[in-house]
Amino acid sequence: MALRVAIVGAGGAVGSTLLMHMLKSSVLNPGDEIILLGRGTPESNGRLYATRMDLLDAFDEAAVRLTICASIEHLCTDIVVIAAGQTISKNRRTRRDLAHANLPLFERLAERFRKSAGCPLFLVVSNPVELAVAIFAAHLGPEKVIGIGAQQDSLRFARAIASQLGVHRSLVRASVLGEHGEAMVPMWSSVHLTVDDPESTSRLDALKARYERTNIKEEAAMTRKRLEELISTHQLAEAYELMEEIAPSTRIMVEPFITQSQIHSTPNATANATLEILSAAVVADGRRVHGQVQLSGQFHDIHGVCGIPLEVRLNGWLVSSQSQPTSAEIAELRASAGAIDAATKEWQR
Ligand SMILES: NC(=O)c1ccc[n+]([C@@H]2O[C@H](COP(=O)([O-])OP(=O)(O)OC[C@H]3O[C@@H](n4cnc5c(N)ncnc54)[C@H](O)[C@@H]3O)[C@@H](O)[C@H]2O)c1
Repeated sequence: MALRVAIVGAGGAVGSTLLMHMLKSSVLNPGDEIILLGRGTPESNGRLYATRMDLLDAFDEAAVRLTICASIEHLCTDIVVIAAGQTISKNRRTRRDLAHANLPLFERLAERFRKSAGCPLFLVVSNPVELAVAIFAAHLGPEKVIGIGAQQDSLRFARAIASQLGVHRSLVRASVLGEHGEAMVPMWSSVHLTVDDPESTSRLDALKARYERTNIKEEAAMTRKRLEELISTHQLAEAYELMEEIAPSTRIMVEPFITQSQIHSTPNATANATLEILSAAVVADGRRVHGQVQLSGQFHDIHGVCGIPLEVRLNGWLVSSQSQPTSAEIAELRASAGAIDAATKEWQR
């Protein structure tokens, strides 16, 4: 049967980049369909029609149907990607600012999807991702809702480690769980190589020994001060070079700060992380991905929204069995889930 994927916010930076990544990937087959949704205004629809034509000109050989849908209520689809909403900007600097801007949109979308046909899998890009997951899970069922932040952070962590080892990311697996924010938990216990190469393995062991016990918050605070100076004097190359001198676990917290100072989004990295989860759901081969989900005790007795390792299918997520966190990491994850719970409750008051 043909696969149907809807993208809400298809005209935005992440939504439109995801369209391109999907059409260039092998995850969709001829006859599959991508449905573009925007705000429903004439301006937004105009942008979607133009985006569609540009994509058809580029990727018509993929033979994937591109359609535009004005009404969520009539949508019948296997996967919905939520990439609509405000993003971090000069006027919205914190996750709290973003929460206040996007809460009404999340509630409206969740309510409208609840009334729509079918029971798709929801992949949530919009931030704060934990707030969106809490709202969507309450309306649409916890097993059907996955936030993509943890996958993006895990890919960043793997790349930061790969960069220090002098190898490509394809050789490194790593998980970042908990919050897609300050309370993220980089899981050193999860870091391993996909090749049996004694030299790289001994370099990874040395890296772990050097950085495993780094106080990320302290190092991040010190690095941010230095970055502010470098960014304010337009020394961007030096700012990115500084990333090689700090722990990979700190790097993933501070590097986005440099990127966001120059471009308003991270469309390619985010589209790639989303596509990885989407592909895992379609292929359904038990591969490990990561996502923020609403838990009721399935992972180390954590309750509430938290980033965890997942196996994903079109009919929902399961906890991945490919993860053995240490007791210290489990304690950190519980603290992260507590911080997420406190923040999401406060934002909804
Ligand atoms: N997980 C991540 O790492 C990550 C990375 C980048 C962006 N994001 C989040 O994804 C979302 C989109 O980011 P972007 O960079 O594509 O932003 P963008 O500003 O380029 O696009 C936002 C899209 O949302 C639509 N939109 C905004 N308000 C809307 C509303 N009230 N109703 C319907 N549609 C609305 C806009 O029309 C636009 O198409 C943001 O919430 C952002 O914070 C997450």
